[in-house]
Formats: sequence, C-alpha cells, structure tokens
Amino acid sequence: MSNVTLIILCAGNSTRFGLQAKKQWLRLENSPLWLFVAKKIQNLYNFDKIIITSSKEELNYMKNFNDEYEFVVGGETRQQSMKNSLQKVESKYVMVTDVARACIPKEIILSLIEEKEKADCIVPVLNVNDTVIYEEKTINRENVKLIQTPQLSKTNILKKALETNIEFTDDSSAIKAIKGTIHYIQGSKESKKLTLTSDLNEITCLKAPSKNFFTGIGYDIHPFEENKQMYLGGIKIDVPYGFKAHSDGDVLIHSLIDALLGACGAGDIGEFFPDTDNKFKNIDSKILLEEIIKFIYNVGYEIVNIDLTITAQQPKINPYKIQIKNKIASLLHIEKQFVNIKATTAEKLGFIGRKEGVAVQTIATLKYYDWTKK
Ligand SMILES: Nc1ccn([C@@H]2O[C@H](COP(=O)(O)OP(=O)(O)OP(=O)(O)O)[C@@H](O)[C@H]2O)c(=O)n1
Ligand SMILES: C[C@](O)(CO)[C@H](O)COP(=O)(O)O
Repeated sequence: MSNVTLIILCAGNSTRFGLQAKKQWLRLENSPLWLFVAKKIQNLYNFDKIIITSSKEELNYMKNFNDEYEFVVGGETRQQSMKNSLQKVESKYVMVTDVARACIPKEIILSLIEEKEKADCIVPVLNVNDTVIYEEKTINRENVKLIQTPQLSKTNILKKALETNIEFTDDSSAIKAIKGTIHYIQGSKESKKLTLTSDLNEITCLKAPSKNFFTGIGYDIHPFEENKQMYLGGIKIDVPYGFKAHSDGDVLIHSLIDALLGACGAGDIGEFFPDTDNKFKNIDSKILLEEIIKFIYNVGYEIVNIDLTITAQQPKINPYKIQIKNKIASLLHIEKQFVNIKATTAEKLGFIGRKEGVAVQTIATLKYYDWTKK
C-alpha cells in the first residue's frame, strides 16, 4: 500500500448549480459523477485508502455503488467535511479533491504525487492572463493565481492547520495560515469546477446519461381503526374510521414511496422513516413523500409515470379518484396525465373483502435526469 489517501468531497448542496440534480449525482452513462471521478483517479495511483465524503441523507445510497471506499458524513462547510474525513486518514500524505472538478487530467494527479516532498502542500494553479482590477485598482496580474484541486498535503500539517474556527476556502490557505510551505504546479483549464449550470458547457469529458428506464414496485396494507381521520393519497376521506399506523396511515402514499425507492434502488420506507422513531408518530405522510421526492431528484432521477391500484371493499374510492390523482401529481411535480389511479374491490374475499383494511400496489417508472438538455 502507498502512503497517500484520497479524499473526494461530495457533501455539498449544489445550491449555485441551480439544477434539480446535485452535481455529484449527474449520470454519465450509468455512473454517478462522484463514482466517475473516484474511479478515474483510483486508476492512476495505488492509494492507501479512498474516502468519499457525503451528506447524511445520501450516505447509505452511495454505499450501494461501491464496497471498496470508505464513506464519511460531511459537515456544513467544505472545511468541516474535510475535517470529518481527515479523522479517518492515517497515511503520511493526503490528496483532497472537489467532486465538482470532474475532468482533472492524469498529468496533474501524477505531478502532485511526484512532487509531494517539495512542500507541506502541493497545489495546482492557473496564472491569469487578463487585466485584474481589485477594489477599483489595477493590480499586477503576475501576483494573481487561481487555485485548483486536488491538493496534496502532509496529513499531520493539514490536520493541524484545520484546528481553527477560521473558514478557509481550500486546504492550501489553511496551511499557509500556520506558515506551512506551498509548492505550486501548473493547473489545467480541464480541471474547471462545476459551480454554475453554464460550467457544463465548458467541461468536455462528461458523457451523457443513459436513456434507461427504472421500474419499482410498492405494496402496503393498513387495517382500519375507528374514530380516526382517514387519509388516502393525501386526501381526507369522509368516513368515521381511518387507518391504524405509526404515521397518519396513508397507505397509498406509503406504497408510492416504496415504488419510488425501488425504482432508484434505495431500499424501502422503513430505512428512511423507521416506525420505532417517535419523530414519525402520527406524521402527515405527505411530508414523508416530499422528503423522498427531494431525495430522488437530488440523486439524479426524473419521474416518468406512476400507476397504482387501491384494493378496498370500503370506502368507495371513485368519488375521490380525481382529487387523489391531482394531489399525487402535484406532490411529485409531474403532469397529472402521468399519474393513474385504479380502484377495485376484493369481491368480498379475504381481509379486504371482510372490510378490515385496504391494500395499495404501485408501479413507478423513473429515468435519469438529462442534464445535457440544460
Ligand atoms: N458542506 C460541504 C460543502 C461542499 N463540499 C464539497 O466541496 C466541493 C466544493 O464545493 P462547491 O463547488 O461549492 O459545491 P457545493 O457546496 O455543492 O456548491 P454550492 O456552494 O453552490 O452549494 C464540492 O465538491 C462539494 O461537494 C462538501 O463536501 N461539504
Ligand atoms: C477548493 C476550491 O476549489 C479551490 O479553488 C474552491 O475554493 C472551492 O470553493 P467553493 O466555494 O467551496 O466552491
């Protein structure tokens, strides 16, 4: 094993990026951007360890994609994410990169490694060839450098440099602040950081997402409970009984959530909202669905259509079908033509036929968010 650990920072919110998918989750064919970046760098050097820093909400999902890497929960800021990851680093050197710099050329990685003894932190930079004005005054552009990642640092020095409350925007600034030494190498325009949507036009190594469709199935059953408000698909149903459950018992929304999670390979509703957690007691299931929708869009999917069947001897579903369809379409942010609601009785058979409860089965179809069209 080598003495260099690689940290890929992927815990950001992509606020400035402005697309519905986070940049780390854009699909390149079938690979999320973060995995593409990790594999590309991994193939160039035998790292001691590869650490992926993720948001808390996406950590378990990321683990589905790879067994080799170590996944660490990030923090509020880039620096906090880096600090969290550094706790897991034991090697002498650490290379830290932004997932947002997706197209780093091979030569940069190799130069960083080759020149690692030259200073406490090795940093790729670009010189500026335009005139530079700072606070209304033209300054000597020879003194201006644009700092990129990855940066390679001595682990103990970077750890020490980050024992501060000052927020630095990169590793080298923190090391400089404790009078550590910096060695600059030539950066590359290809290492441009994806910050705004328009940056996608200047980055050329990214392949378009595959046009695959992904299908998920959801199924849920709830027994009736007297003297409780019934909710079905987020709509109040006018009957003197509701559903027995830890939450509000909206069996339709629960089935829908499972279908959506199934389609993107993210487990099931209980993994996101355990029924042992008091936080979810009597919760409005629309809130749970909204959280799942946000997750699905964040991790790079779009919803194609939903088809569901409610099996109920009672109550009568027909009077509520249109309302349910409209509500689900609005919660999913899709047009109502892509939501289909079916209802059937159980022909008086079994527990549903005996009017003891209701079951809902849902099929959801997703596709990757096509960022090339933006
Ligand atoms: N709390 C944070 C914030 C940022 N990052 C990572 O730091 C890098 C640089 O951040 P930036 O490009 O600003 O990404 P975001 O923070 O996602 O973007 P924005 O500021 O627009 O929300 C990214 O790889 C990002 O994932 C991180 O790991 N943890
Ligand atoms: C670390 C960095 O990429 C160096 O240029 C940059 O400072 C990150 O800034 P951001 O605001 O966190 O994107």
